[in-house]
Amino acid sequence: MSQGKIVLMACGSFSPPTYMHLRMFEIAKDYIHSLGLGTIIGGIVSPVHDAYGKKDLVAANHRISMLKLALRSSGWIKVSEWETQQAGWTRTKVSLQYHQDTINNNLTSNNDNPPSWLPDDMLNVNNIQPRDLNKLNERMNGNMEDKVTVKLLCGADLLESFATPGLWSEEDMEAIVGRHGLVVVSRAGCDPGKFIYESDMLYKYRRNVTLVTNYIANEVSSTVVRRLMRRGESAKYLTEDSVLAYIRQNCLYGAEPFVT
Ligand SMILES: Nc1ncnc2c1ncn2[C@@H]1O[C@H](COP(=O)(O)OP(=O)(O)OP(=O)(O)O)[C@@H](O)[C@H]1O
Ligand SMILES: O=C(O)c1ccc[n+]([C@@H]2O[C@H](COP(=O)([O-])O)[C@@H](O)[C@H]2O)c1
Repeated sequence: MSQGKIVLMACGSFSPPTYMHLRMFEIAKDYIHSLGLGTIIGGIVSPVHDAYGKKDLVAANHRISMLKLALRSSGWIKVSEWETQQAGWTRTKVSLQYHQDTINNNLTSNNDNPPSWLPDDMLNVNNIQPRDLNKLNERMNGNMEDKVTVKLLCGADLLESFATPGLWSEEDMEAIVGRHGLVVVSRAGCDPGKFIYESDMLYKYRRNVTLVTNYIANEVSSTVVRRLMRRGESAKYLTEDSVLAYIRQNCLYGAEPFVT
């Protein structure tokens, strides 16, 4: 797979975001940079459309607000509202392609209104240095060697959901792994190496799958945060305080509002 510019994109419910959703980006970025597997120029969190209909999926406006609160301290990860603004659920292959095309088109055009989810490195096309102009011109003439690849960043459980009958289409899985690539962070109870070995398709494209071990393993999940909030127990340090305050203020997941 290319060792060029990479944007990591995580898809999911994020209902609510936990600190692990964001740790995943940091762990993956460090691993890729330390092995010289490419240059991470940005991260995108793409919450799923309400029509996905998963249990406890609160409205997208709440999930987006919580993600923005959770990401306030990040200089490189942005929330993309694009999936939530479509007429219905968007398959991940389509979302990856949309984000990749928009980033690369933005690189080759003087776009005055870039989408807010665009990584910061992509926003300064108008301020491009003269020494970079040749490269830009080459790209506009079809030389896309400097093209950005948007890779799917996920936990090992999402990779293993590839085997859930009827969930993903064969063609989509092959396009995601073959054209974009996966960055998979380890998760308790999953064995992504074995999973790849046992799938002919994943084995064929194994060079496009980066397995990242999270040595500070934990089982923080949205389910855990929802359960604690519902029971009126503390979820402090599992996600940002501002996210927990937002959940209480909006009485999400059965949480009680602040008692004054
Ligand atoms: N503790 C974790 N370790 C590794 N990856 C994780 C972890 N928690 C979430 N992820 C990953 O984050 C992405 C978004 O997942 P999702 O929104 O389903 O989170 P979740 O916490 O697993 O949610 P839920 O508990 O509602 O199923 C997925 O790729 C998932 O694998
Ligand atoms: O594209 C597909 O075929 C596809 C099939 C199943 C799940 N997904 C995506 O995977 C994510 C699953 O999120 P979650 O919270 O159920 O782990 C969500 O973003 C879905 O859009 C995508």
